Amino acid sequence: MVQATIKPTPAKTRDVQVATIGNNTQVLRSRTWDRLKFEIEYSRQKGTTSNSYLIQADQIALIDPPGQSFTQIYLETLEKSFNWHKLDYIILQHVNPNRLATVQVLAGKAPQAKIICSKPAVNALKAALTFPEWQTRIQVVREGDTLDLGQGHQLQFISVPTPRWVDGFCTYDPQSKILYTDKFFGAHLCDEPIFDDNWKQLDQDRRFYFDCLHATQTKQLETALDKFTAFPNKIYAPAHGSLIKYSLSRFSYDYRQWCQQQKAQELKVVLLYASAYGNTATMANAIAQGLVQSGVAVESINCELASTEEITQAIQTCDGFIIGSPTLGGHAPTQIQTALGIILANAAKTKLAGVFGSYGWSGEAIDVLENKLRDAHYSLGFEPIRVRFSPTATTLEECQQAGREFTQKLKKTKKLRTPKQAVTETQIDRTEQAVGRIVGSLCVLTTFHDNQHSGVLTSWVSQATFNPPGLMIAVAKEQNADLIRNPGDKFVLNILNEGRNVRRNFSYQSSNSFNNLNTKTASNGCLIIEEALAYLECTVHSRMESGDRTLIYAVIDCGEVLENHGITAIQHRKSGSHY
Ligand SMILES: Cc1cc2nc3c(=O)[nH]c(=O)nc-3n(C[C@H](O)[C@H](O)[C@H](O)COP(=O)(O)O)c2cc1C
Repeated sequence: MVQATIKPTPAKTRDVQVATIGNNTQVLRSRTWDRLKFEIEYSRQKGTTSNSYLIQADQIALIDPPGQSFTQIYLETLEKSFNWHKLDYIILQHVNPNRLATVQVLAGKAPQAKIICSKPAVNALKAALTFPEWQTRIQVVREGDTLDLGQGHQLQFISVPTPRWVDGFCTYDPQSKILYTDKFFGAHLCDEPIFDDNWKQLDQDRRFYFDCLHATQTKQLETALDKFTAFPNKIYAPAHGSLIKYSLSRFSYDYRQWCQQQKAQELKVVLLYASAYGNTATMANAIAQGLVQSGVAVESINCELASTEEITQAIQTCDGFIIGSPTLGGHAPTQIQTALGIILANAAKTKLAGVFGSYGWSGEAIDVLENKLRDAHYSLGFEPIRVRFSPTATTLEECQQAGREFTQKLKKTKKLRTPKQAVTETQIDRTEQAVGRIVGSLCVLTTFHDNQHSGVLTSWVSQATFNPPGLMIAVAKEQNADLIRNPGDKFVLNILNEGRNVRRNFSYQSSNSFNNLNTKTASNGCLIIEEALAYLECTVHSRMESGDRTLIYAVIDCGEVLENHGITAIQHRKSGSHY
């Protein structure tokens, strides 16, 4: 990801830049030279423009009025050359609470104007708009619907839902050949040129915008790009930044390339969330930024939109997953409960997990997610993040940091879990290679004899019986076999923790290297290594001489898990002819 460069920008007053961009068509760019919000997408601190479009044919339509930071200056600018009573349509290519503040005023000034939106946007409008008869004024459009403004401006609507803008659609005007792309092909940058005359200098800003907004929804983005190819475009008119005229094919190519780069990442994290009021979604976006920055592919899944099959497939193919939920009425929303069920049924326990959410006062949903995942023995890549109501700049930074931390743990775990077992054609004994595929948990067996503590490394151990709990170990003579040869001999089996380098103190031959390790004495007198994942106190029950080893069957007297969230270290081998 392109890193943000923090440059102080000169303070200029906000304004609205108006320009003609096609027949009967104007852009109104509400401009700020300051950073508009604290979210990372604005962190290049180059200001931004919020682009709205006005088509004045036989009928008049206004596309995407800006958010409330610009309500006043935007309406003042429109009023200079425009009679509110002539406005026929307000087209909302996506709805957000910020924009609704302006829509509310607009709808009051132009009571005859219809509001065009997609079906998923209706509920948000219903909750927010208080003007009379809003129901009769909302006109829902679907994929392929058209709206004839006259004089050839027969607008076509293209449905492009994404996890971030579930109600998103784009609009094509065949008269001007302008595709109104809303959140696609934008950049947060405030400057004078209306068009992309200086497109070569825009690369970094465009890439940064893509990384922040689209890198986690490449699947949906590619679907949108496919749909756009059906329209003979001359201009892309996005919600932010300059309009695209000179770099149309180059920018489309860049989007394809950047999507490919995301998909080519070695590790993939699935980010599942639901969010009734947008707070958990904002946290999800910040975590996603941290993940993308640190070099993993992220698939964002808004659980309110996704099917069971989609979630299942994503969970099965990911390397790690992170799930976030608001708490509503003491619970996680049903969609999150369903997603959790899918995770518990389908995600291997070796997959790294993460939990986050926004809450108001009790936050039960976050607790439930954490407890269920811990109980199922998933390791968490960061401590669960709880944010009361809306995240602040500080909590969003924590979310990003958590994303980066998650990646580091994921990379480490992946490295540890990738067996170095490549088979080469030149290796002669394929039977040995096959035997080498038997893996065992890495343990240190400690004994106490003649006032002397000893420890040897072994991975040739497995549970042998349930009742009594018992295990079987294969030991060689040089592994102090004499000390655990006779019924009644005692030992401790320290089961090692992945990622803790305890094994370097020991070899497969006898050794006494407890240096720099924390130990305590078990009730049977042998040493417990405190850095281990768990230990078992055992008593030898019987033995069997077998080939070059002695097989010891021992009964487990007692034991304890020393680190609740660790993972058992495993010994991978190239060949069955040695350890
Ligand atoms: C209808 C309703 C019920 C809520 N119930 C709880 C609750 O039981 N416990 C709690 O901690 N917060 C509760 N909250 C607060 C939300 O969790 C909080 O507003 C949170 O920021 C919502 O996250 P979201 O924006 O991602 O939807 C409730 C909020 C609403 C509107």
